[in-house]
Amino acid sequence: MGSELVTALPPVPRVLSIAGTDPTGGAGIQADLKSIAANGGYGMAVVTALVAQNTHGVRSVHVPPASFLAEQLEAVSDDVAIDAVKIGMLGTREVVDTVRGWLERTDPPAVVLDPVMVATSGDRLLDASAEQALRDLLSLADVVTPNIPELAILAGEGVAADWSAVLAQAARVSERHGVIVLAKGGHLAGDDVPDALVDATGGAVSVSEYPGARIHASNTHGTGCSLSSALATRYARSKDWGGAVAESKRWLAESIREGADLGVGSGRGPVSHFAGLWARGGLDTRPLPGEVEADWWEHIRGVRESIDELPFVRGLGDGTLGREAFVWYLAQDALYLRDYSRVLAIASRLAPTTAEQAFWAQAAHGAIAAELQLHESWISEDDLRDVRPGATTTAYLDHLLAAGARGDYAVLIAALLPCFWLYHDVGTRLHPLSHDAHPYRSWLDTYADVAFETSTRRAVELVMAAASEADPARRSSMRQAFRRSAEFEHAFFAAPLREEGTPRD
Ligand SMILES: Nc1ncnc2c1ncn2[C@@H]1O[C@H](COP(=O)(O)OP(=O)(O)OP(=O)(O)O)[C@@H](O)[C@H]1O
Ligand SMILES: Cc1ncc(COP(=O)(O)O)c(N)n1
Repeated sequence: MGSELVTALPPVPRVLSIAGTDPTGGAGIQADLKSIAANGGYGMAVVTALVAQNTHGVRSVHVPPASFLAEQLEAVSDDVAIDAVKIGMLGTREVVDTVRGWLERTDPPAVVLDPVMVATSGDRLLDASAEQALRDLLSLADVVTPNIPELAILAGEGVAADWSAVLAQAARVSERHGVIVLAKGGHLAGDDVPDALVDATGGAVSVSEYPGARIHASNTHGTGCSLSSALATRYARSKDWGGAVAESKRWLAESIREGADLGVGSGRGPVSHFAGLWARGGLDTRPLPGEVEADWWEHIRGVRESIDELPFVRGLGDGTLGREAFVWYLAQDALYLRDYSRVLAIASRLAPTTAEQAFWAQAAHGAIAAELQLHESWISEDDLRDVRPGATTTAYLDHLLAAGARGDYAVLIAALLPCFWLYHDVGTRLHPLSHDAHPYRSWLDTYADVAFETSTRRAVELVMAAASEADPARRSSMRQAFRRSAEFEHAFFAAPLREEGTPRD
């Protein structure tokens, strides 16, 4: 709602994934890009190896020349400021060395290393001869995210038998290589899948555990890739490893849960990286304020045209309107303005910014000032004492007061808008009809008020900005409230020559 209403989001972190490919999109660089985007980052990708694989396993691996890998890396870092790097499959010793050289030269602010060695299908993704080179790379990373078998290889030990042995092994790796270890429990038997950040880089061991319940699903292909990319992205935003792990794990659990329905492949399927976002945000694009304005104006075209056709409006314009009807209209208008002003004050109370609060408060004052002016120029307070609100006046005010009582600011200001917009619109056609001998000249002249034109424009802007930012359901409620008020504006102009049971009778 208005630029001043948008909560300033932190800048989008630029996150580079250096990894192998998975043409089915569940693991490797394809999964990384989705995870980075799903966790609020701008994803970039440098490919280390092309892998012919699917949800059943790896068929073959093609590693392009290391010189070409170096060219890709330089192309990115020569141009883009990188906020975090996630490293996945490296494949060969030469690739590890090339990445190592680039890391030493560029020294990115955050590096998460997922030490991909063997796919869950059992296929090797790192040459055995590259294992020592990978260990040597650990000191250039901030966090390493091994699963249990990978942790054992990094430690140069056997596979840990239980979770406490995993934590002890992680502490040894952390201390030896000066890297925080995110030990992952996905490969444990049982219903718990804990992860733990183990930091022994300063000598003392600190362990933060992140418990998790196993989701009984077969779509866990690429969970390691996805978690490490999410972690790099969220850390780049928050600079807090603990918070980034907790949030990444929550996001991953949601994405595993929702991934079962994706229907990708007949083996171990992927997670659904955007499922949570889709469920919460939908797929609708947001209309621009100008688009909403054009749509709403068109939506009430029929109402606008029939206002111009009304005998009251025509008679007011050409001066043939009977004085009794005109005075009755003014009396109803005076009654209307009293409560309309109160509803504008509610909008001021609900306004999310001080600028908007001030605008609606000023409009509330303007409405009641206009009412007082009516007494001075047209009808006395005494005249009004005997006037009862007509059915339309009552219904219109009830509609506005109810919108105020419901307390939804966006819907309320949409309901308030036609009184500005249509009144001003009718005025642009009535005012030019004024002339010296016109019986309603001084009334028609009020339509030329420049201040009212300015506040109408501002009201339109505020409502359209709010509608543009609203979710589809609320935007639709706003449009309905707007249309209803526009219909009441029509009824209000129609009432003086039509309404029965009013004090005129
Ligand atoms: N069935 C599951 N239910 C809930 N969380 C899971 C499940 N499987 C894995 N995870 C979570 O996914 C992340 C990756 O865990 P895992 O130990 O399987 O790593 P990995 O073997 O490297 O992953 P990958 O399957 O990509 O090779 C961890 O946060 C783990 O807790
Ligand atoms: C390119 C690439 N990187 C990583 C993995 C590991 O993922 P998973 O163990 O789930 O198969 C993979 N299969 N392919």
